[in-house]
Amino acid sequence: MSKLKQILFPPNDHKPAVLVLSDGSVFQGVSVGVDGCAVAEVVFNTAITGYQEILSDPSYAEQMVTLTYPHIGNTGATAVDDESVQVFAKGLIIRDCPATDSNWRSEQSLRDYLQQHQVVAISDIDTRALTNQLREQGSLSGCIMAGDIDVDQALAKAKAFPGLQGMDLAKVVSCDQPHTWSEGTYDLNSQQFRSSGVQNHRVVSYDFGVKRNILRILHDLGCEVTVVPAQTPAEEVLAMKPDGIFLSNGPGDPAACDYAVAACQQFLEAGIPLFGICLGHQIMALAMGAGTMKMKFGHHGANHPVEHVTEKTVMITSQNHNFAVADEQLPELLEVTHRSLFDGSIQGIRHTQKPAYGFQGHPEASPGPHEAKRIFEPFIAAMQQEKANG
Ligand SMILES: NC(=O)CC[C@H](N)C(=O)O
Repeated sequence: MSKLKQILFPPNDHKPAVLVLSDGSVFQGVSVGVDGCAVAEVVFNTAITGYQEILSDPSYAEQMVTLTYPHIGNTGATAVDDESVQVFAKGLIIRDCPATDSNWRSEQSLRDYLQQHQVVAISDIDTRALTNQLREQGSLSGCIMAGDIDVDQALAKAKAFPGLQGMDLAKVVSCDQPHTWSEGTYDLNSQQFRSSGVQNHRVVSYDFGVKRNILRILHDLGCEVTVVPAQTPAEEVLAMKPDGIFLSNGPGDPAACDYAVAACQQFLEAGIPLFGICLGHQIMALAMGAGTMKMKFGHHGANHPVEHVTEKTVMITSQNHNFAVADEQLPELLEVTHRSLFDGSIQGIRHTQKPAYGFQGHPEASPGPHEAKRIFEPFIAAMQQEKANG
């Protein structure tokens, strides 16, 4: 199709779609993805950029996301920007999908990307009203139907969705086999992934749904990374004699990942340097004896201010979580290092007697903000210290 024709007559532009929420709300719109039906928890994300990274973040399994920024698709899609092997978000809900994209790196349009990854998506709905509703009522289950539409059936499906509480999704999205990771972050100038010459630390990374850019940062920081499946027993990992262990981000309820909590307890006992991001941070808190809870609508965005409690410094962070470490009955040995300046919730922890650190936000945010990258430093320093101690 010529570019002009594409602009005037974008594919699928008039195919109807509907989003039905479990409380009976109906949003009528236009399909911009494949025909079909998607059922999941609906969350809103306030990031202006990064729709492709959001869609391919495994932490969005069993969720569909509405983006508050109104124009989604302007910069197209570029394969190397995917955060994992596939799209994990169940569906996409947007205000407007432009008929054409403009970006020197774009390889395909968002519509084509959604087709390729078989994603059900709806546009032309009032995402501002939807977001207000989710903020007032909290996250709700929903169903997007595109193609053959039956609103009653969509409502029944939305109502039947069991919710994320108690769902263990880490083992579902994890890799099957251990493998090594040896690729650094992307260099825009050379258009290649960096390759770090020196690998000082041997790190085992649990894959609970790990984002590629976290592994890339570990590589940049001089870590030789072995990625292992979510249910790998602690003994197997300890037998690999790593310098440090990383617990990744991932979807679902941390409290349902009992095997990971048990493994983490063994690592804490062994005193091996530990670092957890998002789900990994929550699992570490559970292993220390803290609790976790489901938030009303979670944190999903790219401009969340987080304060370092003692330093009184503030970082702008990227966030994607629905659960959080509970403030009630925190164990003595857990120190809260960071808090959200939006709602005061716990954003960072450390063990007072062991080299173990957790951070709720995403220091690998791509695209940006990158100032939370500092959060890797205590983990790297702990591995260096252990080596120095012999
Ligand atoms: N990005 C993540 O790791 C999310 C962690 C967890 N599934 C939550 O929703 O809170």
